[in-house]
Amino acid sequence: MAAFIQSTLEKVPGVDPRPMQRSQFFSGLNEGPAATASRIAGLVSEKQAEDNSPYYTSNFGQLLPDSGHPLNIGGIPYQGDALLLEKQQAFDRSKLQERIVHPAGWAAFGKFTVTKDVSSLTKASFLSSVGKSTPLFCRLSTVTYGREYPDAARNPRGFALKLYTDEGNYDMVGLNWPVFFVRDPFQGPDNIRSQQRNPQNFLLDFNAWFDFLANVPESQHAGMMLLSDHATPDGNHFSAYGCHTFKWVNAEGKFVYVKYHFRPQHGAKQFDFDQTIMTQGVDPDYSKRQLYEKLHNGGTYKWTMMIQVMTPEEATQTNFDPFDVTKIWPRGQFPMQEVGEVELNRNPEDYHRDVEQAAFSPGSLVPGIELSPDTLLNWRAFFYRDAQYTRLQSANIHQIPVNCPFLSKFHSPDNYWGSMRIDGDAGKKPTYFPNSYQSTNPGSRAPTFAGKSVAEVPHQAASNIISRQSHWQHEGEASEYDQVRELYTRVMTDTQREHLHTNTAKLLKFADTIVQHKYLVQQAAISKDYAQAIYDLLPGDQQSKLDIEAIGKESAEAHLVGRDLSFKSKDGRSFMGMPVPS
Ligand code: HEM
Repeated sequence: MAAFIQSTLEKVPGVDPRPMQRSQFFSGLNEGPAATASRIAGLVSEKQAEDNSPYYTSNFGQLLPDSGHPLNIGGIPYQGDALLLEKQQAFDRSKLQERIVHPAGWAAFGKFTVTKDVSSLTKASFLSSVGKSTPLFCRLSTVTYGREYPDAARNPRGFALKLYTDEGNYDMVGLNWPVFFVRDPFQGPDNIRSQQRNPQNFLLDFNAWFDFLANVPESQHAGMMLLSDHATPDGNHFSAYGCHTFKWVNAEGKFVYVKYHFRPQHGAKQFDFDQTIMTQGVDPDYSKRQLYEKLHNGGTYKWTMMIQVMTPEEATQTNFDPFDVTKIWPRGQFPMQEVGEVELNRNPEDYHRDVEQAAFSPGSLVPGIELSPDTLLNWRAFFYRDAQYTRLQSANIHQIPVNCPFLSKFHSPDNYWGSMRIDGDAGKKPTYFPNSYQSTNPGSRAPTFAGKSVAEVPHQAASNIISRQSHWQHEGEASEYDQVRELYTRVMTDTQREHLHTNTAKLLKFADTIVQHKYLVQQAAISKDYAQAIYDLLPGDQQSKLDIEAIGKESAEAHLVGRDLSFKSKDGRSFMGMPVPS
C-alpha cells in the first residue's frame, strides 16, 4: 500500500520527495495506529518514527514561513493569520481531561510469559502453553490525588495490564492490595469522593476519609491497608492483585473461580510515614522516575503471576463470601499456583499518546476468562468505557495505538462512524444483521459470527427475581471483621502494627470528635487493643472528648452501622455461581 502511494506521489510534479511518504495516515509522525502499536510494544524493532520533513507545516500541510512573526498590522496580530490561530487552538486543547480516579499514572510496555501449564483451567489462547509470550502494556497509578500530585503519596496503587492477545485485548485492572473498600456499586462513587478533595474548599479532607470508613463496616480491611505502610510503597516495589474473583473456563466448558496475585521479583518495599513525606517533597515524580530510569538503563521490572483456584462446589462451602471483593481467600485453604511472568521492559515513547490515552476496562475479556457473580466486578465491566468515551471524547478509542488490538487474528467490528473515526471504517461491508452476504464462504464480502465456542459459559444466579435485595453473606454480621482481625492480630508484625497506629493517629487528629468516635468503634470491633492504641496516640485535648469505654461497648454492634436489614437476604449468602445442570 505504502509503495503504491509512493509511486503515485512520485508521478505528481512537485510532490514531497521523501521516500515512503505516508502522510495519508494523517498521524503526526506519518504512521498508522497498528504500526505504532507493533513498534512501541516491541514487536518490530524499528526505531521510533522520526519527523524527517525538511520544513515545518501546519496540520493541513501548509508550509510555515517562520516561527517568530505573526501576520500583523503595525505590530498588532492580524486575525486572518490562520497558521497562528491553528497553533494557539492546538495548544489550548492539548490537555486531556484527567481520569476521575487514577489520574496520576506512569507506564511501560513489556510481555507476559506463561511459566506453568494452566491449559486445563482455561482455554484463553495467551495461556495455552508454557513459554507462550504476549506483548502487554501496564499502567501504574495513585488513585484519588490529581495528575500532578506527588506519586509517593499515601494511596492505593493501580496496577492495570493490557495484554495484546491473538483473541483481542485482555485487560486486568487491579490494585496493590487484595481487597476493595466497598462491594456495592452504589457506594463506589461515595468511597472515592470521601478520599478526594473537599468540593467546597478543595482541601484534602481527612475528616471525610475517616467518616466513610466509620460508617461502612466492610471497608475496614481496605481501610487498614490505606493506613498501614502498604499504602506508601517504595515506588514500584509492591505486590499487585486482581482483587475480584474471576471465572476461568476450559475447552470442555468447565469452569473454576480464580483470584490473581502478582509478586514483585524485585521485592516489596515500603516507606514509613516520615520517609513518605520526605520523598514527596524531594521528588514528586519518585515512582515515575524509578520506573523510567530502570527501563531507560536497560533494566526490567518483573512480577510473578500466581492464582488461587476454587471450584463452584467449593464456593458453596466457604465460611466467607468468595464473591465479596472486601474479602480475601485464605491461602491455607486455597493455595497459590504459579501461572506466568509479567515483565516491563520498554518506556512509552510519548506520554500523552501512550499513557494518557490508554483505556483499560474490566469488561475487556477474551474467551476462557469471564466475570464471576461479583456485583461490583460486573458493574465495573460496564461503566469504564463510559468514563473513557467522555474522557477521550470519542467512542473510537480502539484506534489509539496503545488501545489498538493489533495482534487480534480477527478484526471486523460492526460499529462505524462517530467522532474521530480515522480508519477505513465500514466501507462496503454490510453493517446490519442478518444480511444476504453474511456467510463463511471465502467469496463473501461480510464476516460471520464465531458462535458457541466463544460464548460465555452459563452459570446460575441466586434467583430470577428483580429487586434491591442484598446477597452479601456478611452484611449486618459480626463475621464482617473476621479476616481483618486475623490480619491485625496474627499476620502483621509488631512494627507493622506500630506504624499502623502512628499513621492512623497522625491523620485521625484532623477528624471531628463524632467521626473519631465512630471510627474507633469500627476498629474496636476488630480489636479493642487496636482502638486503644490509636486513642493513646491522639492529642490529649482530643482524648478527653472521647469515651474509650463507651467505644468498646458500642463495638459489639459495629457491624450494624449503616445497615438497613430489611434488604438483607434471608438465606445469608445466595449470590452463587454454580454451573447450570445439564
Ligand atoms: C467501586 C467502585 C469503583 C469505581 C466507581 C471506579 C471508577 C473508576 C474510573 C471512573 C476509572 C477511570 C477510567 C478511565 O477514565 O480510564 C477507574 C480507573 C481505574 N480503576 Fe476503578 N473504580 C472502582 C473500583 C475499582 C476496583 C475495585 C479496582 C481494582 C480492583 C479498580 C482499579 C482501577 C484502576 C487500576 C484504574 C486505572 C486504570 C488506568 O491505569 O487507566 N477500580 N476506576
